[in-house]
Amino acid sequence: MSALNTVPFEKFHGTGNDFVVVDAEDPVPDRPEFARTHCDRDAGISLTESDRRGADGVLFLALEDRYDPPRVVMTLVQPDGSVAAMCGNGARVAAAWAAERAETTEVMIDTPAGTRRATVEDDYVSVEMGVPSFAPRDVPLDSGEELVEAEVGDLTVTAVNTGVPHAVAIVDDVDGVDLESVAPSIRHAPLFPEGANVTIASPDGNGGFRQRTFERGVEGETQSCGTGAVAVVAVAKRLGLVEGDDPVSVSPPGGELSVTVPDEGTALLGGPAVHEGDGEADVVFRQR
Ligand SMILES: N[C@@H](CCC[C@H](N)C(=O)O)C(=O)O
Repeated sequence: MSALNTVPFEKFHGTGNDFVVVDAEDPVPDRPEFARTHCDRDAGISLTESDRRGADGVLFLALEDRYDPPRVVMTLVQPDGSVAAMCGNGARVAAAWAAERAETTEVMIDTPAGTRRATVEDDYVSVEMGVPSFAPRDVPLDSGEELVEAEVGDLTVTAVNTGVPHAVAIVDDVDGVDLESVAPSIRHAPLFPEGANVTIASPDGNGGFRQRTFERGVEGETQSCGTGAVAVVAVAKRLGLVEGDDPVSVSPPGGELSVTVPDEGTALLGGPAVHEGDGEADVVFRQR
């Protein structure tokens, strides 16, 4: 038997990576069930009848505006009910949400992967993403060696952690890859004890990259992945395809991101974060 109640939600997207945002003060007793129900692309949440249903995750956000700059605690619950340590586009959405409430342009985002500083200018949000790591313990890998241009499944991948693990393949043309077919065996490869997001990228001819990502937790391709965009540039630098500290344009299907991976210090991810609308969502809970 189940009973229904509702909580207010806001819908945001960052270059097409879309999220249901719930204020963590509003009680949602079963967050995994809430995410599984409302992120479903066939039967999940929609703002209007004509909208695409569902979302790539639910962001539970707790604003702590007694600090300067204000802090926001971000918890991303994914469509399969799992919690992700980090989400680049989710962090940009969290910053936009918190900045509007706290009437500020700078916020600190507390995530399981660490605290990240963000700046918000109108719809454009930049987030410090930390230092990408290729170390086997950090990715993590079931191996003592870094994984650089290794054959895994049908792709040649390099493994990096940009808050979450990515297996990145640089290919000639991202549109020439059947990602839904090739990604699952890499995403679940025993080499990745916690699984991996599978990101492919190809040079765009102008110094940037086109990107596609099959996301762990969504178990499918998303319109954009911020940690994946940072992973593309980190791997491109590692392979000698990019040099220096300048911003690099990375274009997933949902838009354009700016990524900086300096030789020293934190990576930076910039791009738009858009508030699409508001609604009320059923809180599904079981009664014994
Ligand atoms: N879409 C996100 C990544 C979310 C986490 C990922 N699915 C995982 O489980 O590692 C992004 O923008 O970074």
